[in-house]
Amino acid sequence: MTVTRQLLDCLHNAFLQAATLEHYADKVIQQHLAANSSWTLEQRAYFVTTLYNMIRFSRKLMWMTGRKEHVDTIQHCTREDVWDLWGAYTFIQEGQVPDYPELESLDATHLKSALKDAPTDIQLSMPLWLHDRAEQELGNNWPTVARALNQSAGNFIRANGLKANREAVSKALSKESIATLPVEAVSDALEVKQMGYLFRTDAFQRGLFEMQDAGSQLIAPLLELLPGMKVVDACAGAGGKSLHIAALLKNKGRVLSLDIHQHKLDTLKKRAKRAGAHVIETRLIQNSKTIKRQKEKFDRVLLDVPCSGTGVLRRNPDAKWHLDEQSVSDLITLQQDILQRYSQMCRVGGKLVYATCSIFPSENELQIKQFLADNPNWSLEQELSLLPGISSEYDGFYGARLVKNSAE
Ligand SMILES: C[S@@+](CC[C@H](N)C(=O)[O-])C[C@H]1O[C@@H](n2cnc3c(N)ncnc32)[C@H](O)[C@@H]1O
Repeated sequence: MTVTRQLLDCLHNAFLQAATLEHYADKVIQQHLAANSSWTLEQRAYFVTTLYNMIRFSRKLMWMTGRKEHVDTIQHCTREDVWDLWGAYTFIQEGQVPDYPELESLDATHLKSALKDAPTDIQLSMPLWLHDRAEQELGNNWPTVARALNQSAGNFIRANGLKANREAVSKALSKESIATLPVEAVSDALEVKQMGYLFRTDAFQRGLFEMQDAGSQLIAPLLELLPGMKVVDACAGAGGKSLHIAALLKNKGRVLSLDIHQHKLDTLKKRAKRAGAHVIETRLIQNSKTIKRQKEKFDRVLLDVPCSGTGVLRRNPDAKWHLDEQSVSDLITLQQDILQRYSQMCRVGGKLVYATCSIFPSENELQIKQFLADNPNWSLEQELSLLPGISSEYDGFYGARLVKNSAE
């Protein structure tokens, strides 16, 4: 494949845009791909993979290129810096510095030995605060988890049971030159082996599948759903899990999808229409009354709470540069508040699933422990911990199913 000068310029511009942290990397990628429709599939793949890897490893690449003092100020990168980071990244991939006049000062011998004296947070290319916190919370597991989180994410879809099973989805996609493989441990999941133009396929337009990580597909089944049940998905966002819930209910019953952002619920509505998920109703949370009015109305409550997103760093590698210690503390407070107030929507005898895509016990097991200590009328039925590199080949997720035994 030819890496043209134009492709390189776009890559470097995109890196600079993402490094300022003004834009999320996925938005930057979308814009560049839309503006460069003449790129081949290979060139598109090179652009996306290289940009994500440069972002993922930026702290380590800064160190390797002799910018030890500036490892935490990537947002002030110049174009010259980006050339060097790209050169060092290509050196790691291909074993030699690419032949460009801009890279004349980059020395292969130096690059080879640069990491010898580097501390572990640099080797793992993690922000120091995140490294310290993860080491404290995960102990010896952390380096393995970090290395797993530093890999590129696979692409997974969920066959929409309302329209087709996964064999039918796989067949329909293969007719459109997209190869998939069933994921053994996850009943509706397919891994997309060759992406192509997945979202332009007829199968996608007809709502035969949704893009959803295989680990994420294990959360809705934790609710133990039966057709006819009333379910509230209280942090529904754009509806990944609401759509799955509707499919597991076989479109019988009721799904109330709540969120504090209307634009996310608008996306959810469009997706529900395409998926034929008629049982979903969306509602904006305007104040605490929205929740209070639903007291004890639901058989099942899903709280897929806002979290650090540290379990999905493969998919969103720039998220670690957007986070800080204070934002994780604020999220922990918000999660406990959501758990305490939103659990009121569950009827006696009903069940609640608390879920995050975080690797931190402080956002997961410890939150449940605290909730159970404060609310003896609830008990824990099942816990699922998917820790990348340890207990998950996919993204990192946590889920706990609780049952409400009595009113108080
Ligand atoms: C992890 S995301 C949900 C992802 C979604 N369930 C899915 O599967 O696609 C968490 C969501 O919680 C929403 N949120 C944040 N604060 C909230 C609050 N106080 N009450 C309800 N939702 C909230 C965010 O807007 C975000 O969409």
